[in-house]
Amino acid sequence: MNAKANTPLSRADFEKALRAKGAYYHIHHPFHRAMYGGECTPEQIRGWVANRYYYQIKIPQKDAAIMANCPDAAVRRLWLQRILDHDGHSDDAGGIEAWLLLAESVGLSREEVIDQRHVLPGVRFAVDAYLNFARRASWQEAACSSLTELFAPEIHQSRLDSWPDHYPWIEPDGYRYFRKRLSEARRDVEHGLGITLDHFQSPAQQQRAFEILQFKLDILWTMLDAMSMAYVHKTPPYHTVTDAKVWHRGL
Ligand SMILES: O=C(O)c1cc(C(=O)O)c2c(n1)C(=O)C(=O)c1cc(C(=O)O)[nH]c1-2
Repeated sequence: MNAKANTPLSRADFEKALRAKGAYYHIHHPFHRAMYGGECTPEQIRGWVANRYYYQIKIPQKDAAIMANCPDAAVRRLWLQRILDHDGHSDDAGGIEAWLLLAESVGLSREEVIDQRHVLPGVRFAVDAYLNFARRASWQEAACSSLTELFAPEIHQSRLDSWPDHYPWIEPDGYRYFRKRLSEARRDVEHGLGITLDHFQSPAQQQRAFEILQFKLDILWTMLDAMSMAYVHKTPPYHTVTDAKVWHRGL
């Protein structure tokens, strides 16, 4: 992990150092800790689900941007599966639909989620930063930014393990999304990790990969900071002037 060193990390040590970034995963954010610790109010759970919807709908656009920048048909062929997972195909309704089921299971209407009225500006800006990075970076760098998925199965499992006990008011149908992602994330990350280990070879490139992964960790953490301001500290944007959700809904 030392940029000044002139010998690159071995493939195994590089992978180990990427995995060590899990120390900064949003699983450690106080908002998440409260969620799987059973300390969240229904309003806080609903706020999280409604805001995370914006991440869900931008993921396939992000993956399409990566494919648009990638000249390698073999990579595109595998990457395409991510879009199908979220948007659905044939009789699989897809991850976005599963997320809407989760929304309904926690007591939100489809309409209020789809029209994005709850999406806080800070969440929107963080998610947009991810999409914009994927648009302008090389496809290998954008693939590297998806590597937070190394840590995602644990967070989905933690919800499956804790939410039904803590929040019996949530309809069990809602958990389908988290179950679905357990296997999908493991498969995706194998591909993304292979691309990263192949591409980032020099010490400077490896340092760049750590920075890209940290950028993505920052996005996930920042989303939860914005949600904490709104739903924990009760200080959403403009709270000093109005209780109305006057913020924009996307341009
Ligand atoms: O619930 C979560 O904490 C979480 C985190 C992440 C992640 O680490 O980026 C993803 C997901 N979920 C997820 O469901 C998902 O489909 C997904 C795709 C990606 C990506 O970067 O391409 N991350 C994630």
